Amino acid sequence: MSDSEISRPVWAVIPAAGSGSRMGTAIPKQFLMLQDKPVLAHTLDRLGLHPRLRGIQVATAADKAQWNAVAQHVAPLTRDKLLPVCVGGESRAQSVLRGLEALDAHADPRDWVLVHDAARPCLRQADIDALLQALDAGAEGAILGAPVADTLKRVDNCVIQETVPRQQLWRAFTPQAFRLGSLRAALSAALRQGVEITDEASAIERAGGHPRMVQGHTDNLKITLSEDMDMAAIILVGILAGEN
Ligand SMILES: Nc1ccn([C@@H]2O[C@H](COP(=O)(O)OP(=O)(O)OP(=O)(O)O)[C@@H](O)[C@H]2O)c(=O)n1
Ligand SMILES: C[C@](O)(CO)[C@H](O)COP(=O)(O)O
Repeated sequence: MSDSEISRPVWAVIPAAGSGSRMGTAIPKQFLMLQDKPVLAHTLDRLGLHPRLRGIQVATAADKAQWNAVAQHVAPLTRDKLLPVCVGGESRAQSVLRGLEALDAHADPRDWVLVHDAARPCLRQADIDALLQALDAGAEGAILGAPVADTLKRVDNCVIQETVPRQQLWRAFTPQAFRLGSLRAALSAALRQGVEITDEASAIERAGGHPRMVQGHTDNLKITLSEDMDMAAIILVGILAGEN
C-alpha cells in the first residue's frame, strides 16, 4: 500500500437519527442537555477538535430547532468541519449508509471514514489517535473496543441457561474506521440481503474483511438508558480536565 494510500483524508459519519426508545425521553437522547450542551454537540466536538478530521457528516431526523441548538453549541473549529446534514434512516445501518452516500459528494472512495455513534460523547483524543495509528500501520479497517471483563451468561426468561466462555470476546465500540468506498459497498450489500447489521465491522466481515480491534477506554460509554446520563457527565468532566 503506497504512502498516499495510507495517509488519505479522514472523515466522520455520525448516525444521529435514533429515537432513543430505551432512554424513554420525549426528546431523543442525542439532543438532551449534558452539562452545558446537547449530547450530540459534545460528540461532534470530540471529533471536530481532532486535527486529522477533515469533515463531519451527520445523519439525523432532527427538526431545524434541534439541529440549530446543536450547531450553536459546538466549537468554531467543529462548526467549520460540519457538512450539510442528511436525513437518517429507519435503522442505524440505514442512517450510516445515508451518511456515507452524502459524504460521497465531498470525499474520495479511498478516504478513511470514522463512523461514530452520536450517543457516545465520552470519546478520548488518545483513542482516536490509536485508531488512526492502526490505519497508518496498514490496517484495512479498525474499530475501538475492550475485552469483556464480566462473566457472561445466556439467559432465557430470567433463568440462566449457560455461562458463555469469554476468552477472546471483546465489546465493540465506535468509532469504526474503514475506507469510504469499501464500507459503502459492504453496508449496501448487507442491507440488500436483509441482514441485521448493528455495527460497521459486521458488514465488512460479511464481505470477507478482517478489521483490526484497537483497545480503547471502557468509559467510551454509549448513552442508552437514563442512568447513563449522570455517568456520562462524570466521565466527560474527567476526560476534558485531562485533555486541557
Ligand atoms: N434509525 C437510527 C437508529 C439509531 N441511530 C443512531 O445510532 C446510534 C446508536 O444507536 P442506539 O443507541 O440504539 O440509539 P437509538 O436507536 O436512538 O436507541 P434505542 O435503541 O433505545 O431506540 C445513536 O447515536 C442513534 O442516534 C440512527 O442514526 N438512526
Ligand atoms: C455500533 C455499536 O455502538 C457498537 O457497540 C452498537 O452496535 C450500537 O447498537 P445500538 O443498539 O444501535 O445502540
